[in-house]
Amino acid sequence: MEDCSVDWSVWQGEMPATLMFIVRDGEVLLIEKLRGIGMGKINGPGGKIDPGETPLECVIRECQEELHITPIKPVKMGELWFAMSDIPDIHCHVFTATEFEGTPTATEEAVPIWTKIEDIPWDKMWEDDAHWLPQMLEGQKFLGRFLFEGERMQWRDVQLEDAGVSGWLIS
Ligand SMILES: Nc1ncnc2c1[nH]c(=O)n2[C@H]1C[C@H](O)[C@@H](COP(=O)(O)OP(=O)(O)OP(=O)(O)O)O1
Repeated sequence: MEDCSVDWSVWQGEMPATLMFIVRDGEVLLIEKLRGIGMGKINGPGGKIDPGETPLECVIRECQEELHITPIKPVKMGELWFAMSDIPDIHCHVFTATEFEGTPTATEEAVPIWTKIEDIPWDKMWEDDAHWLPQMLEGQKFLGRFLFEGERMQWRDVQLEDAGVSGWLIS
């Protein structure tokens, strides 16, 4: 992997966003994204944070809009910092939950897919996911930083909180 051209000490993602991974009985609720960034990929529900909205408010709203469900007691597990080449840099807050209200329902934005954790379709997902999602699903909090050229990951660094990194990252 090449050296990183980004100075992360001054980096600020212009586009704040969220992701949610609901886990239940050894399965995780993924979606096929029907529009927006990453259209056609498998991901968790989520999306861009609206002005004035907190990450928690956003991730609940996005689950309601995309799947007609409301996650209960979401827990923030980490952050993803994406330095992008062709769109604004993305600062993504990642949550998990084990309970939710409602029935996951396909919408114009997303198709819900309950997936056994051992069957997560990495080849249909963003390239970075394989470097932090398994650890997060085991309960580890994290900061992942990635450099993308288009949809190809050029550089990555994932730090786990239990490896002694950063109480500051989780809010
Ligand atoms: N590289 C990578 N890995 C994992 N997840 C993501 C990325 N890049 C990303 O953008 N994402 C996630 C972050 C967000 O959850 C979505 C992108 O937001 P988007 O769906 O475009 O936002 P919405 O507000 O729902 O969009 P529209 O309503 O405008 O369609 O992908």
